[in-house]
This record gives sequence, structure tokens and C-alpha cells, in this order.
Amino acid sequence: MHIFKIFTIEAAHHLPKVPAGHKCSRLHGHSFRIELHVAGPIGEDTGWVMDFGDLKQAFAPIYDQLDHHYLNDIEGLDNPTSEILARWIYHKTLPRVPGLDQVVVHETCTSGASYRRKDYLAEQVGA
Ligand SMILES: Nc1nc2c(c(=O)[nH]1)N=C([C@H](O)[C@H](O)COP(=O)(O)OP(=O)(O)OP(=O)(O)O)CN2
Ligand SMILES: [Zn+2]
Repeated sequence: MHIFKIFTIEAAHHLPKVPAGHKCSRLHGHSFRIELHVAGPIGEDTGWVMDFGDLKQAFAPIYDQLDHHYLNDIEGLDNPTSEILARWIYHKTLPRVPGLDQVVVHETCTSGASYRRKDYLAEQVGA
């Protein structure tokens, strides 16, 4: 079973590695939509995989690190593409949410990236 919770983060960034003149080389901001997906069995007694409230609480310190911040200033996010942000959030959140299955980052209404548990496991074995 999968559950998910959605968060919105307001943040600024620029992409330092794009070619000169690329629109994303300039400072700009987004209302990033972050989806956290958790996988696990439905609890016999609870009827849920995990309380949405506990998921929100677990994500709170990571949310606070990102919301209304300049992403490029955050350690590990000097090149804050959607891909790198999704991976960064997965790595930061996993110790607090062991069932974390996928992080989806919507950078705009039409663009985004997702990082899945299988991407994480592949990284661990150096694939
Ligand atoms: N693979 C990636 N490509 C781009 C990223 C990224 O993180 N990963 N980021 C950007 C920019 O930061 C930009 O803010 C988003 O780009 P884009 O989708 O082109 O934005 P638009 O609002 O202009 O999109 P339209 O729907 O085409 O109007 C660029 N590329
Ligand atoms: Zn952007």
C-alpha cells in the first residue's frame, strides 16, 4: 500500500551550471510542490500505513530548512535542480521515515523530478 502527503515550499534558486544566457542562470523563485510517498502494509489495528500527521511532523525540520530559503546556500544544494532537490529530500527524510518510497518535486506546474527507493538502493551499491 502507498500513501502520500503533499507540501508546498516557497524558495528561490538559480542554476549555476546552465549555459550563459539560460533563463535559469538568473535568480528566480518557485512554489515547489513536494510529494512524499510512503509504502508499507496496512496496520491491523490502525487501518493505516502511517499517520499523515506523523509524516508531517517527521518532515517538519527538512521543510523548515527549505521553505523561504535560497536553495543554493544549503549544503548539498549548490546546483538545485529538481533532480538534485528530490534526491536531497529523500536522503534527509529517509532516516526519519524508513518506509519512504518516493519523493516527487514539482518545480513548476509542468516540470519536475522524482527519486525512488530503487534509485537510492542503486546508489548504495554504486550502480
Ligand atoms: N531537467 C531539468 N531541467 C530544468 C530544470 C531542472 O531542475 N531540471 N530547471 C529549470 C529551471 O529552474 C526552470 O525554473 C523550470 O524550467 P521550465 O520547465 O522550462 O519552466 P517554464 O515555466 O518556462 O516552463 P513552460 O511550461 O515551458 O512554460 C529548467 N530546466
Ligand atoms: Zn527554477
